[in-house]
Amino acid sequence: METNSREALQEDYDAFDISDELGFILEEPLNHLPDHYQVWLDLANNLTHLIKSRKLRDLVHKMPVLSPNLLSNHRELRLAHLALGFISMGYVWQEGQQSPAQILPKALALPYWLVSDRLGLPAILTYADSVLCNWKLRDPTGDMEIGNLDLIFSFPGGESCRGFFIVSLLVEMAASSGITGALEVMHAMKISDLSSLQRGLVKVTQSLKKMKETFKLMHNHVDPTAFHGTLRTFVSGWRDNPMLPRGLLYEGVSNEPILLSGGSAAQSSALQCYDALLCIQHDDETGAFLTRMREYMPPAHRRLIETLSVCPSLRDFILSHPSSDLCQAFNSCISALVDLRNYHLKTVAKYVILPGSQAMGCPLRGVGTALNTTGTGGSSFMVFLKSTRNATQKALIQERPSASRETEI
Ligand code: HEM
Repeated sequence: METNSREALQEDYDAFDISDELGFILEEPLNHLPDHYQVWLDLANNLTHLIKSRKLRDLVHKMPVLSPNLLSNHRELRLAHLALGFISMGYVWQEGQQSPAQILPKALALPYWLVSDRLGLPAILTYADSVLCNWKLRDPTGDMEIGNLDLIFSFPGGESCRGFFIVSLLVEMAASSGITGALEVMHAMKISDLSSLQRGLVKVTQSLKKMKETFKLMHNHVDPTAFHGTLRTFVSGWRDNPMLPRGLLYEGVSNEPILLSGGSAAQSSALQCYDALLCIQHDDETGAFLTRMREYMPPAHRRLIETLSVCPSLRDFILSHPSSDLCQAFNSCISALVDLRNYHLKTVAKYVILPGSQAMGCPLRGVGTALNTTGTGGSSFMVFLKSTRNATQKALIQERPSASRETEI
């Protein structure tokens, strides 16, 4: 039995391209590509300097159009997607939010499009790039903790840039045990194994609490002014963005501009997995935005959310086995998720609303104004975030289960 469940979990890890320790994070991401692609890495490795000295666009104009056919495996493709993503964002936003490039030159656009197609990702910098595969250890024998982690590629913003992506990475890592918990719940429900189901739910709750604790690191490592004035610009996309209302033209790919959302942790698969597991019903508009964000996730991760979504309802299962322990374990998950979403809301107010309402002397200033009421993913975000929190709250099971069934576990 024990062996069977371990085997079933391993099959899930393989099918959904996740791991027990790191969840959705790419294990041991590469930071080198075959020599043929050195020009991409040279630009991506020097991006901060090239943006600040305003040389990036000129160098991109001199780039050869390379075929991505020599990229031979998933990790190489992920690094290429990451590098081309950083270069593209730098290219578009080099002159600040007010004068974005309207056209992505063919030497960037065409290989980026082809690499994206092979990965099943859109040709824009996603959360799966900037967070899930943009990390390396300073000391390779040390642990994955804040002081020992570095980014592979950075935008201007110094420690705030590192802090934003690395804290997000650590929050994602804290989610990993909860994802295993979600899989355990899914399997336990199939065979009505109530004690494993309860253990799985406890894992999910503990993981959500750890995510919130880890999230607090943001305040020590990310300065609101640097985040709002600089970093946000470089992760902005070209959909629902008044600075690029028609989108961006990918030269050599399409004759019409293409609309794509910017990077946002709304593209993280973790919370969407918990929503699916815990049967949280988002209202139409919110749900549509979250579903659209799945297009920005690696296809295997998207499949896990879809698999959890079509499972028989955990809520109905618990209501039909009214043990107060099970019900409590379910409600603890919901409360921990409400708590995390509340904490996230407060953090967003500090990093986006407050700096947006103050005049700041940041060199790339002016950039945030059009985005003050929309997130980088382009949603009207405070209404949206309150709606995800309220929908979570509504999923609490109110009924008191009857005492006669409590002995079942
Ligand atoms: C300074 C830090 C952060 C800020 C300012 C921030 C801001 C935002 C904004 C504005 C949105 C609205 C969606 C959009 O339009 O892009 C959003 C959504 C979201 N963010 Fe963050 N975020 C931060 C950190 C994080 C972290 C570390 C996570 C954890 C993985 C996270 C998870 C999410 C999720 C899951 C959503 C979708 C809404 C939901 O499911 O409740 N965010 N964030």
